[in-house]
Amino acid sequence: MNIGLFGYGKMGKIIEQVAIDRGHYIVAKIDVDTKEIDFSEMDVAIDFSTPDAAFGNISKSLEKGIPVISGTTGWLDRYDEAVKICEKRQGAFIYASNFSLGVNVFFELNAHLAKMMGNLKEYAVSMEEIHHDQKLDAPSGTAITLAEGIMANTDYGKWTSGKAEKDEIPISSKRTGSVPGTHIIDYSSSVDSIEIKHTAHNREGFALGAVIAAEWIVGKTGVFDMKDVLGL
Ligand SMILES: NC(=O)C1=CN([C@@H]2O[C@H](COP(=O)(O)OP(=O)(O)OC[C@H]3O[C@@H](n4cnc5c(N)ncnc54)[C@H](O)[C@@H]3O)[C@@H](O)[C@H]2O)C=CC1
Ligand SMILES: O=C(O)C1=N[C@H](C(=O)O)C[C@H](O)C1
Repeated sequence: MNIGLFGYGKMGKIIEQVAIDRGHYIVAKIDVDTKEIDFSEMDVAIDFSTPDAAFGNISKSLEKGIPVISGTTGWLDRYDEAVKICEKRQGAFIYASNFSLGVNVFFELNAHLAKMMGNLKEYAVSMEEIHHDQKLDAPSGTAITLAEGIMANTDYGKWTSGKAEKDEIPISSKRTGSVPGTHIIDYSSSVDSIEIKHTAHNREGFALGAVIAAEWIVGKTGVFDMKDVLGL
């Protein structure tokens, strides 16, 4: 498979290594200073760029008929537009806030726990996410997906990074050192607490998931997510 990498930073470089190890070819590396993009050899585009750049990379690729995998976070105000372009061009597109197998299992665990905790009004939920100090967006895309999973299964209606009202899920974001990504969900009452936690030890799980998604999407039409890829 011939892959075009959009964003050749921390993730782009690891994805290159994982893709080559799985027998694929990197036919383009597009970064902030790329003047012209050659789509002619690409079977699939993988975008791990920046919140400002992601929509442009995704829409250009879809317009050229190239299936797109995007892991960039912090651009989702334009997600519906990207879906429309994909549908209009009969293309193929996956966005996931987190491509790792472990976090996708954690998403399921989070939804299941929220279903059980939804009626237990003595417990209040809160979330903490910890990442490296170069991260541009907060809260993390993964934290937002986790909050959406809680909202879908409880009476919580919103999440907030500030002081939470009764029906809001407070998310606290910490930026320190080179932490690849840690997410903690806590349900606390006056008598006890229940906590679930996912810790990424490095970025390889994200990269492997993105390459597996790219292998899966080639030849398909539609807008998908990691549940489709992993059959969860
Ligand atoms: N969904 C997931 O599983 C994961 C998502 N991420 C997300 O992926 C994104 C990238 O993360 P990192 O590689 O750690 O960041 P990074 O800062 O190391 O790399 C981003 C790269 O994008 C480049 N870039 C800027 N403008 C561009 C443009 N117009 N076109 C192409 N490239 C451009 C930057 O120059 C930089 O090299 C972030 O949004 C991060 O939150 C990161 C890890 C896992
Ligand atoms: O920027 C990162 O590094 C990460 N970003 C994603 C997010 O915002 O959730 C996924 C992972 O946590 C690493």
